[in-house]
Amino acid sequence: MTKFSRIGIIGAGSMGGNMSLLFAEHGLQVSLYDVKQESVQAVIDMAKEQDNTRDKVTGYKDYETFMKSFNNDKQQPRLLVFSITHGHPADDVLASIRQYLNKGDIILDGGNEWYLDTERRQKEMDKLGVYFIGMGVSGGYQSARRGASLSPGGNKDILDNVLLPFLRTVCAKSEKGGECVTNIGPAGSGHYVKMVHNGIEQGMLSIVCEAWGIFHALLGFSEDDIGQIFTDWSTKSELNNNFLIKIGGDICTRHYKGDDPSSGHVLDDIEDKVVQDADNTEGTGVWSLQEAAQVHISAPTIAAAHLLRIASANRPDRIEFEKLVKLEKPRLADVLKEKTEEFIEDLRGAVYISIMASFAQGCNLISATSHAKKWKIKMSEVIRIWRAGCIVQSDYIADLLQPLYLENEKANDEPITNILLLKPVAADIEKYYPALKRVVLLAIEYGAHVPALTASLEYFKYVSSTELPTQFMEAELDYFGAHSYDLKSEHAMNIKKGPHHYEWKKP
Ligand SMILES: NC(=O)C1=CN([C@@H]2O[C@H](COP(=O)(O)OP(=O)(O)OC[C@H]3O[C@@H](n4cnc5c(N)ncnc54)[C@H](OP(=O)(O)O)[C@@H]3O)[C@@H](O)[C@H]2O)C=CC1
Ligand SMILES: O=C(CO)[C@H](O)[C@H](O)COP(=O)(O)O
Repeated sequence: MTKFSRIGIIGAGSMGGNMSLLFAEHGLQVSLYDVKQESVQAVIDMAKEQDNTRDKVTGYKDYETFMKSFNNDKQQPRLLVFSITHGHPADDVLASIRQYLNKGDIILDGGNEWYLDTERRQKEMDKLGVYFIGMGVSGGYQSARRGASLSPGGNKDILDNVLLPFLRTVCAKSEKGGECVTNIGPAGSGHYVKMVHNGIEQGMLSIVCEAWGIFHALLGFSEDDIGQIFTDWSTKSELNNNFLIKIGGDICTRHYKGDDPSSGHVLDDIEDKVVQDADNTEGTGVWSLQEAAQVHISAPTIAAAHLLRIASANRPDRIEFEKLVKLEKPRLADVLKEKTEEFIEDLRGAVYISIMASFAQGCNLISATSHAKKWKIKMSEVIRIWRAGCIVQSDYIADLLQPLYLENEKANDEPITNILLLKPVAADIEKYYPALKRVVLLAIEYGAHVPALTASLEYFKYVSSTELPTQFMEAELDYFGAHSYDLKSEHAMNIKKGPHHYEWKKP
């Protein structure tokens, strides 16, 4: 078995820097390179602070000395990890290190990358006999330091026999699911799964922030009260150990000076702009949407969340438009005074099934693409590796989905393509749908911003209905475009255009 004693990392930012320290802590020598030399120095300085990382991280200023820092015994593969911005940087780095690569070397791209770019690089590196593995690393910089949830995809032999034994030692570990790493599948499947993880994450982020907005505006709760409720939610039932709810509790109660309330809440000073999607630093949200539309998966929760973020980034236009129109602002809902507890319970249920909507859209997207590309992704494994170290971590949902996927995989049945059709999932949606509806109605009445909650409500409504108004849309399409339709009386069950056309316009 290959045992790595040295690892090369390109990219010393918040993820690469922390992974360097983690690998050093596990006894590896780390060769570190970044175009930004001050980032490399910062990691070396941090490494010096701990006995078990001291002298284990060495920085390099050029690719030649960086690549030669490995023991160049060609019998031993070298392991290089990329943790850089997506897009052209990986191509630039590959062009720079190409001349120093040996047959058998392994490149593990741990950035968030568009999976088709990963597949292109895999083919390019194949020609050199170099293995290029696209790996999702989830959990942010803190998990990068402690151990993240890892979704590698690429060459099966290298993954199973060389990389997984190593990655198992450095990944996050969960009580119920063990090591949060698995061989996702071939080609760009690892980066694909990470992309969808971020799509689900995006939906969840919106749902949680909308709940915060409702507490704030409609109930007039203080940050500390909201923090207490989030913390309480994250310790039990359907939101048990939900990472974003849990950190929501911390965020709401964080004062500038420890627990001193007079020092003010950090949260109160934060502007309402999310710019990742507007400055192109992150692509996973928009890629998820693109993919959902491309493979015909309805993903309105993820879409609504993304579009809110885009609008939030453009604060200048919002300021101008606010001057032009006098629309309502979120305000206190006096009607809630008598039934505050009931409403909080409604909101908890609404948040839970909206998060389930986000999961459904993401999981169904992975299943559809896995089927189309014959990747054979085991969804039970995806849910298992999302049990710790990652942002979508949610114990109840994992407890619900993992055994159902596993049972299906073991029975070798047709893969589950739509988790909404699983009876326990459907039962929860039926149970909490009325709560989601009450929350959305009240939120709209009192001017709160609820795009992802509303989208989730409508999603459940339309995917469970057989009497959609699209009957009329179909007629209009046929009127102007002869797009043709199915007849109710024929009960067509295929996903194909119907054969009928009517000449609607009177002669
Ligand atoms: N932050 C997070 O929570 C997570 C991030 N990721 C992904 O991990 C990757 C790294 O993220 P993060 O650490 O946050 O990003 P950072 O911006 O903190 O670090 C990336 C580093 O890579 C450097 N870099 C860019 N281009 C090159 C290049 N051509 N050669 C060498 N170095 C280069 C950057 O330098 P410069 O600034 O000068 O461009 C920067 O120092 C990204 O793909 C990100 O999407 C994945 C999971 C979580
Ligand atoms: O990858 C991540 C977590 O899993 C990062 O946190 C990422 O910054 C969030 O992505 P985006 O801004 O695209 O939503």
